[in-house]
Amino acid sequence: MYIKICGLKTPEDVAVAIGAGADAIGVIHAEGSPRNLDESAARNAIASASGAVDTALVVATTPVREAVEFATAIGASVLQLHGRYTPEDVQLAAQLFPRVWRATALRPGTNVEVGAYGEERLLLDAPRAGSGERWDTSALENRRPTGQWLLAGGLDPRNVASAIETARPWGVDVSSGVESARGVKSHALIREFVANARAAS
Ligand SMILES: O=C(O)c1ccccc1NCC(=O)[C@H](O)[C@H](O)COP(=O)(O)O
Repeated sequence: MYIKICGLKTPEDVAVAIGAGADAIGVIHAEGSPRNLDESAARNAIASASGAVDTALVVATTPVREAVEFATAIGASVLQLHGRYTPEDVQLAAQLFPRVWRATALRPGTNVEVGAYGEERLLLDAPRAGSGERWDTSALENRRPTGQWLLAGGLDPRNVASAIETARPWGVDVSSGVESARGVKSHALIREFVANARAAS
C-alpha cells in the first residue's frame, strides 16, 4: 500500500511523515486552503525530504505553466493537478513536468483510466478536496481504475483499513483525518494512520 500524507506545512510535519513510513508527502499551493503555502514555505517544508519520498506540489486553480514553475522552484518531484483542470491542461503539464498526478472526484463521465492524459497516477477524491468528507466508493463498481490510483476523501486512522478493504486502491491519501485542528497536522495521528494503512494491506 502506497501512503501519501498531504497538506503538510512544516519540515517537522514532513520528518514525522517520513519517519512513520509514508511513501509520499504533499504541500498545497491553493488560495483559500488552510494549508496554503507560498513558494518559500513550500520549499522549506520539503527541503529535507528530497529523495527519501515522493514530494507532491498540489495545486487547484494555478495555471499549468505557473504550477510547473512553482513545482520546479521548490524542488517537488510530482505535480498534482487537483481541481477543474481539463484533459488538455493535464497533457500540457505532462509535457512540461516529468511526473504529473491527476486528482478528480468520480463524476459521470470522469475518465478513470490511469495515464489517460499522460499522468503517472490518478487520485480519486471527494468533490470538495481537503474537506475531510467521505464519498460513496460503491460508485467504483464497474468503474474501478486499474494500476496506480489513490483513494482520498475523509480517510482517517479509524476508517482507513475498511476503506482499503472496500475500495481496494493501490494507495491512500489523507489530510484532514490526521489533523488536530483544520490545517494543523497531528504527529500522533500521522503515525497512527500510516501504521493502520500498512497493517491493512
Ligand atoms: O487540502 C486542501 O486544502 C486542498 C485544497 C485544494 C486542492 C486540494 C487540496 N487537498 C488535496 C489532497 O490531496 C487531500 O489530501 C485530499 O483532498 C484528501 O483530503 P481529506 O479529505 O481532507 O483527507
